[in-house]
Amino acid sequence: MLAHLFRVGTRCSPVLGRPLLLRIHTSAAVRRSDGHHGSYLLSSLAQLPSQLWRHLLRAPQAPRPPSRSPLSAWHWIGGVLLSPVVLRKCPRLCLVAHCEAEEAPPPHGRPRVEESCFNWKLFWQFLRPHLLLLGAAIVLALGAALVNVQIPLLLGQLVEIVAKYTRERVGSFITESRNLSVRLLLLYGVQGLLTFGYLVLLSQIGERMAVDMRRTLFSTLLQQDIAFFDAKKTGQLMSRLTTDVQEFKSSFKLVISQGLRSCTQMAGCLVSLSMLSTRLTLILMVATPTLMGVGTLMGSALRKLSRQSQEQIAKAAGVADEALGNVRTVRAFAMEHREEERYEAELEGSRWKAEELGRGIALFQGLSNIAFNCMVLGTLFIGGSLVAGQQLTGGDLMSFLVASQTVQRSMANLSVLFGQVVRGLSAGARAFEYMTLSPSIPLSGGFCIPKEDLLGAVTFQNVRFSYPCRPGFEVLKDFTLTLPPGTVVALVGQSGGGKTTVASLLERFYDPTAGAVLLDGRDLRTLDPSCLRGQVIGFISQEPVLFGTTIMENIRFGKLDASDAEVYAAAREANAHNFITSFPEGYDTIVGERGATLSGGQKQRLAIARALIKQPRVLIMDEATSALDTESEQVVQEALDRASTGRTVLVIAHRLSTVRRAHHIVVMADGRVWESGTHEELLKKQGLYAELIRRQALDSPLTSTPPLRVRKGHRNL
Ligand SMILES: Nc1ncnc2c1ncn2[C@@H]1O[C@H](COP(=O)(O)OP(=O)(O)OP(=O)(O)O)[C@@H](O)[C@H]1O
Repeated sequence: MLAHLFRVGTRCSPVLGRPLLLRIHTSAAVRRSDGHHGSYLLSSLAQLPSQLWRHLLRAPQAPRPPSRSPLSAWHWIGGVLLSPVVLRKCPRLCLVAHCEAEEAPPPHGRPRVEESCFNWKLFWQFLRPHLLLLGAAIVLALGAALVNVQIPLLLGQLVEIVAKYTRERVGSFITESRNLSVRLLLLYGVQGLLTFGYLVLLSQIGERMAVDMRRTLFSTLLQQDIAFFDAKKTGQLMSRLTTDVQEFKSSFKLVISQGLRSCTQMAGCLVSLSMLSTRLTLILMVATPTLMGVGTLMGSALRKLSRQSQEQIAKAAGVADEALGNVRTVRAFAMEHREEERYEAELEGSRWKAEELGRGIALFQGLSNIAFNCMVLGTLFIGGSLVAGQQLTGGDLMSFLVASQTVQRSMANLSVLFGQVVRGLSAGARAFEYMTLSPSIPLSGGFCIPKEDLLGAVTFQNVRFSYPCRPGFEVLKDFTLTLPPGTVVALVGQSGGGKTTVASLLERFYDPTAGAVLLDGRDLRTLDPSCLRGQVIGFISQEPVLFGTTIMENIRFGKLDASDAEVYAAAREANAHNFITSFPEGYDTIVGERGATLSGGQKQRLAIARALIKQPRVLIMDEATSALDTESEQVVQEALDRASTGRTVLVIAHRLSTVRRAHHIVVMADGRVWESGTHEELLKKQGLYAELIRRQALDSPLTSTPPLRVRKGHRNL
């Protein structure tokens, strides 16, 4: 089989201390209809030194290469010998060698991805439990490859018998060929069994490792600080969990199975070939690289087309994703037709590119077939003349043909494999990257105040805070506030003033940059965060997020071991029991994705029940009713009022009407407490609060008012 491959480009890391955007030439086989691949592994390896030099040249102190000779047989041989060593010692170097520098900006909108190093230590940890299985798989794979080497030789002997019988017509062909045929059949059987065995074992190892990796990565991700999630996109994280682990697993399995088999077969068959005919082997060694060179050029063009085609498909998918994900907005603006047109335009673009790629692949395969057939013909022609000159027997020629095909097939596999190794290392590096991160705020550990001793007094003491992703921007500046146990304290102020940030600090989603947050006089940093969030604090947000499961399970999310009776009690307290029991399925009603089948007020009441079921001592309500209409607001407010009784409550509110009855109203401005008091006291002061009230037609949200003017000077509670 001849080379019919083209390499697919991906991007990789900074190299030699300067950020080069590299394109990894991974290999993807354009398969022939008979399932065989062409190869240009050797071509890639032959380019290894020249590509290395090209990159070294770009580094400031890099010496010049002595010369840049065209591809030679020595390059190929050197490449084959060197590549495993280079790959093992420094995968990144391989990326350099195998990549093409690309300092041009990335394709539109795609950010440059910083790739991390492959973590061999972690890989070893995942592999170690499966070493026994791996050893067995390797032995079976080597066995299958060795059997494969034997087959061409026996086939050659069989052909010899056929030729002899045709020539001399003496003796019985059946008797003479029986033993050989039986041996061949046995070898086929053994080879099939060994292949089955090592593939099953590798599949088990790969799948188990993938499960372990996903479990570890998911668990590590869940433990990360909230600041980590502020900086990362969910899609990126999901892709590490799914695509990267998948890619790594596939590469791993392929490298072991095909790598071992191909290397053994190639080495074995090359020895057989040179024993059969040194002259023919030398001709083969010259012809194959030449054809591979041509294949490389064509593959490069096809690779570019393939990348463009993939980008176009991604663009079309992006349009569909956006339209379907925002279907309500699309419907609300009657933009269905426009979205259809956009999608169609992108689809048309991707069809055009894909067809162009299809034509290219067809041409490539057509030419590969011609080249392959010419090689067979050439071997027969030259081999035939050797047979005529009695330098070779017919059987040897047959053996040579079969063995040379095996060599070519092995080269093709190795070529695919080389690209797969680079891709696998890259994917593995991405999958492993986050596994070594440790959060600055652990999920658990520290003191847990016993429930009976818990008063629920909260103090913010001279707190300063900047979000980790915006270190230069101070959201809270010397913020001091006390929430006495059992009181309702409302936090109001203009949008973006830092109210939600205060709640996040109380939940210990972040730690203050300076100052401290205290619960019953204890610094939150000394308390067990899981105890704090799981038992002490209840949080009700503006947009409750429900899970797409039953109402019962959603409420129980607040306390996993809650009995049914506790769930019903929490639902009653949250004014939710009646609407739940009015559904035919009652508490077993599935609420749909993120609670899509419920109204805003119903979702909010379930969220309240979920927060109340753990009987929290401290309750945070972050604009819990601001997204509701007046009717729903009343029902929810009733529930909130009931839930507030006997608890320390921090209410964050846009609508001032909802906080009038709070024990304290705290007005925030400029990252500090500006003024505080009861509704009446603050009105009397004629300060910011009074101005807010004036500016707000009591039921309209603060966001619709112009920004408040803040006078000089401030006062903390
Ligand atoms: N995760 C975050 N990372 C970086 N900055 C943030 C983050 N969350 C909020 N901010 C910034 O912190 C400031 C305070 O935001 P915060 O949400 O606390 O205000 P708020 O008073 O609750 O606003 P609103 O009333 O509109 O909800 C804003 O300038 C906001 O842009």
